[in-house]
Amino acid sequence: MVEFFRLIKAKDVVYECGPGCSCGSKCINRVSQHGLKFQLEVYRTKVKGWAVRSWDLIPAGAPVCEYTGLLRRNAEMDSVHDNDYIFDIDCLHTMHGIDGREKREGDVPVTSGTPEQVDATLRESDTEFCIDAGSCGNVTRFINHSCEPNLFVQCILSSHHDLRLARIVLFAADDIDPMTELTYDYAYRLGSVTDEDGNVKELECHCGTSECRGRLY
Ligand SMILES: C[S@@+](CC[C@H](N)C(=O)[O-])C[C@H]1O[C@@H](n2cnc3c(N)ncnc32)[C@H](O)[C@@H]1O
Repeated sequence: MVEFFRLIKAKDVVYECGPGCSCGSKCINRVSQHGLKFQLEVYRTKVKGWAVRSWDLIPAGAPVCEYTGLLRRNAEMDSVHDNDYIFDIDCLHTMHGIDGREKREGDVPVTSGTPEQVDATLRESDTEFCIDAGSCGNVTRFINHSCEPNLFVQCILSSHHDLRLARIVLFAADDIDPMTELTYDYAYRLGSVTDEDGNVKELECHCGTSECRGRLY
């Protein structure tokens, strides 16, 4: 049986120990730093292209995998329209529960003003950085969206405290039986994806759950 610590609930942001701490690699505050613990398989689906499942049972709260790729500025990506493997590092949006994100528990004061002012400011502000897994990455890039997902996205800071550059780690939201497709909520804001001419793009969702919202974006 694999031993690991679990994250019971999604948080605003998780601060882990890192290279600047005097503790070692066995410190319990390094939950997401132990690499892949489950045997993950990339397989082909009928309508969603590639997908990912686990050969092992994944217990609720377990860290599953980290979204890796090239760190890029979003401004660089404005001219790229056919890359399905970009993850915007949008911790602030997640923390404030805007733009399709579920609001998180937490009391980290990151922006000042009334909740309405903060929401308005963030809604207008684009995320600055993204992780581009188009040309390099790991198995995480093949995990599909679901409107009723079994993984949740957690922003983690370990080697610095810059929220714009947080690590993105996926944790199990429930116990996940072997061979069940792994999914997380991409949380696109409808109308936010456009083509090179600025026309809004739409993509039908095939998650097949009773909670399906119909479109990814
Ligand atoms: C990060 S990739 C996931 C892996 C992808 N299925 C593949 O074959 O490489 C994201 C793309 O997968 C497809 N996809 C993911 N979730 C989907 C869903 N629920 N319904 C339809 N297509 C989905 C869309 O084409 C989306 O742009």
